[in-house]
Amino acid sequence: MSLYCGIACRRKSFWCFRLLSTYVTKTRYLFELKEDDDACKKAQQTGAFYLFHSLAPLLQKSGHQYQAPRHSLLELERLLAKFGQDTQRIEDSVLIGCSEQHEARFALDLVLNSSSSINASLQKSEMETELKGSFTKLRKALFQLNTKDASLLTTAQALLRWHDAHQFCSRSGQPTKKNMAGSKRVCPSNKIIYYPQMAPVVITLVSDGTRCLLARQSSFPKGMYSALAGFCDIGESMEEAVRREVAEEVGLEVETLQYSASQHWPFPNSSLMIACHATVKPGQTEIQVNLKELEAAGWFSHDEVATALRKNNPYTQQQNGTFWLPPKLAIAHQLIKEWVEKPSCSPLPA
Ligand SMILES: NC(=O)c1ccc[n+]([C@@H]2O[C@H](COP(=O)([O-])OP(=O)(O)OC[C@H]3O[C@@H](n4cnc5c(N)ncnc54)[C@H](O)[C@@H]3O)[C@@H](O)[C@H]2O)c1
Ligand SMILES: [Mg+2]
Repeated sequence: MSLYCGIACRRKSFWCFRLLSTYVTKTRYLFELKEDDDACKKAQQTGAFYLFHSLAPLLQKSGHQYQAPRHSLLELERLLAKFGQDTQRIEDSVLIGCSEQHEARFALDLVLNSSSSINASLQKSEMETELKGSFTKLRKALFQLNTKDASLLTTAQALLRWHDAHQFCSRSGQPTKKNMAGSKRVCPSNKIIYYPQMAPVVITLVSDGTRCLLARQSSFPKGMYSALAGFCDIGESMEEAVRREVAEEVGLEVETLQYSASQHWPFPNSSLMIACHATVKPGQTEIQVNLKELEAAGWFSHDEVATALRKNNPYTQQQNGTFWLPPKLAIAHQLIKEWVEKPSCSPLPA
């Protein structure tokens, strides 16, 4: 779908009108809202708000699925009045996206940053009754949300958490001020701008040509195995981080690697997961598990992994004692699925 936007661009001394796609006009609109506080405030009037309580999103359950309800500005003003909060609190909301019709989406945490002296634990159940839903831990609900809601809510949680943790300037110690969209905070005394951050993490599925290497940390749910993951050190390229993490965690040397995809991951803080396939030399496959990092690691055959993928239901497999894999929404799952479907892809030398 595309629209004539009436945006004229000047190219080599003559004007031409470009046909802008829906995606481009939406992206330009979001850019404007991040840059212009007045435009963002105006967008709140026709926008929709997702609500959180101490970083847990408001959800409604229908069968095995969760849905995230949205509220108009008018409804939100009524709710805030009912909860004894100032409507000024709406300025604490963060912009998290917009629909194709340019209806902006915002998220507001009803408790974080709240200056009103409310008793949060007392209010929570009252709020839930009024809102006909429950504030549910995102980790618990993530895999039972549709992809769009999951993406909006993980962005919202990450942004709300970042604002909560960056209330003060690390140079002057003064309170920082959020812009209307929540895309940055500024220190009024020295004008330092703080932007929300993500930590880059590499996640690598290592193969020896016929088998793939899966590992588990003691903090994983019982029986779950995944690809190797690790935070990038400062100054490292993605390739260097993959080689170091594989050497550190299982004592193997990566021979080739191939980028696959990336994903924003909100737990426990915001990470940008960069997913790759890697190979080791066929003769050099003896694993030496670093027990400070991992509980166990091992080579798994194509058949074993394909079977686990087919029956990947964490709830039944946890009980049966068989190993199981991360759920579909996790990029680790996508990597493992790619390898099962095409185990002999030919990566580049690392
Ligand atoms: N989406 C997915 O499919 C998926 C799969 C596996 C792991 N993950 C995520 O990847 C992340 C990294 O994996 P890991 O725990 O194996 O990493 P890791 O192997 O680097 O080990 C974690 C340790 O690294 C250190 N560290 C260095 N920089 C850090 C930083 N910026 N933040 C926190 N700790 C830092 C800490 O000492 C920490 O204990 C985890 O947060 C996990 O949630 C996501
Ligand atoms: Mg790790």
